Amino acid sequence: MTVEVFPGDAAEAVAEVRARLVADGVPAALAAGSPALWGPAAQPEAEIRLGWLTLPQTSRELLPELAKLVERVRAEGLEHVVLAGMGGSSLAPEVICATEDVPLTVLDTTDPGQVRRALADRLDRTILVVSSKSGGTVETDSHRRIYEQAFRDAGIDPAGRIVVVTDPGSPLEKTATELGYQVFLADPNVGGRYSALSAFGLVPSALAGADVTRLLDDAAAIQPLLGQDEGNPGLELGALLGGMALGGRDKLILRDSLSDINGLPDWIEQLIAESTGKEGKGILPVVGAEAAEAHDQYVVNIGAEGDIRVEGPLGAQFLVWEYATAIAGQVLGIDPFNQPNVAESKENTAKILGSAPEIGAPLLVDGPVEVYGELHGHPKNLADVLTALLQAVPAEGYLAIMAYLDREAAFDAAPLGAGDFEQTAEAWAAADVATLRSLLDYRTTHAVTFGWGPRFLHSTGQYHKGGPQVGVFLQITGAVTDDVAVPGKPYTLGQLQFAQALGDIGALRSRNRPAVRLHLTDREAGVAHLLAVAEEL
Ligand SMILES: O=P(O)(O)OC[C@H]1O[C@H](O)[C@H](O)[C@@H](O)[C@@H]1O
Repeated sequence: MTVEVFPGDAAEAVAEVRARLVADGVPAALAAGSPALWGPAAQPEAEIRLGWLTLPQTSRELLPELAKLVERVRAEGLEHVVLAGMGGSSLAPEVICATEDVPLTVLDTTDPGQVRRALADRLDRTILVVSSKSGGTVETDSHRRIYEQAFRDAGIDPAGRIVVVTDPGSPLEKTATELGYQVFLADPNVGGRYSALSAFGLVPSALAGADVTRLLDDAAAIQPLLGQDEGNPGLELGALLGGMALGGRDKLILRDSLSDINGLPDWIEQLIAESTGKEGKGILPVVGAEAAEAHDQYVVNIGAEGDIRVEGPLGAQFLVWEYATAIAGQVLGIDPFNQPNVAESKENTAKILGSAPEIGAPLLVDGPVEVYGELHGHPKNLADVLTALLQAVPAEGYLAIMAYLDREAAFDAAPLGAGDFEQTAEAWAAADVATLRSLLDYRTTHAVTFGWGPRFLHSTGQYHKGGPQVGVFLQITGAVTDDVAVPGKPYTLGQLQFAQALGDIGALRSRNRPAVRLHLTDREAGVAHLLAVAEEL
């Protein structure tokens, strides 16, 4: 694996950072697992968070049991692998499976429509992996309950269909053992976003058909370089990330369009945003943008194209980005292993679920779109609202779009294989709320990000609340027509999804950042109207 770095006008700053890291012995100390690199306050956490450095060896212990499980699942004809897991418990398997082109259905949503879609797909041949490090994540717990009920309703014993990945001693381990599920225990000394090469990355990927031994081999091959001062791709990349941010270039545009690796930017996004976005500092990853348009942005490419690029196989990429993020944390003076602000939105959500939410009257209604929030300039319609939000972005700021909707709804716009692929893709883009990112990006030089709620809460959500206070937030929610009950809980998925949106916007507003919620009273018409208005701005 090589990492080629052409830092352009930041070369001096990056070289300085690199020289300081080498002089301080940081590369070798990190490779050896020293927990003291991030200061005394971070040391207790670092002492139990550096297990990822040796996963290319320690994870091999899992392989025999995993091979047996794969064999059983194949023999029983369970061909539909569904993974319920949030953030670090699903982002790596998603990239691994997309890169190897093996099918995996990822459930990291509370959208009732998206969950219904998964449930309706080959339930009789489904194996569900429930992955949660803490074992207490509400989305994952809900998915488990919903699938248990669905299996029972279909006369299927859930014990043969549910496999659990969790940390030893978690409440999920206890429940799973009681219910007779097969449990894979992960290394507790590895944080969620550093867990790609642990049981969290490997179990669902192997079930889906990926070659996980090769992943570990590719990571192992790069390991010896990580202790070196020269020819160390993790050091080069870490000095780049840290040096750029210190020099004011803290928006990292991640591109993988010409790469053999499919979707790594989404995984990197969580790793970097959650690891660095705290104490008013941080690096904002931007996925989906074409090019850097302002002095606070730069582009890193995955694969062989581009000025700044990271080349190499996926297993090695995981380890190098983890190492580089830990280095960047040291450079920025933050603890790269905690996520101090993620809990705020979760606590708000729990409060909202326990009482009827107060919504108030909309600021305005424009067709199928209701607008909630406050904005300067007395907006009269949706176009005014979008313009006001773009104008509210301060220097070195960003606009974050967060959509609590069905991520796959746009695929209903045109069936695959009906027309030529270009037409089909155009129909999808025209029905996909994520297209709003590029439409608004086109109208500003500031960074524009897009995240699916609640998925992003476990990723950029930390940066939004803990990073520099320069974000402007556009949240999108939608009416639910066909809700899904969560067995054993007093709420439905739709209620949970809505409470998550309100909980997060409450946390953002408490920081006095501009935050507007658009509510689509008809989802399909609402998305079409929103995109049409954004196109005309
Ligand atoms: O694996 P779990 O314990 O369910 O956690 C899933 C996610 O939850 C939280 O939001 C953390 O901030 C993430 O880092 C983590 O990946």
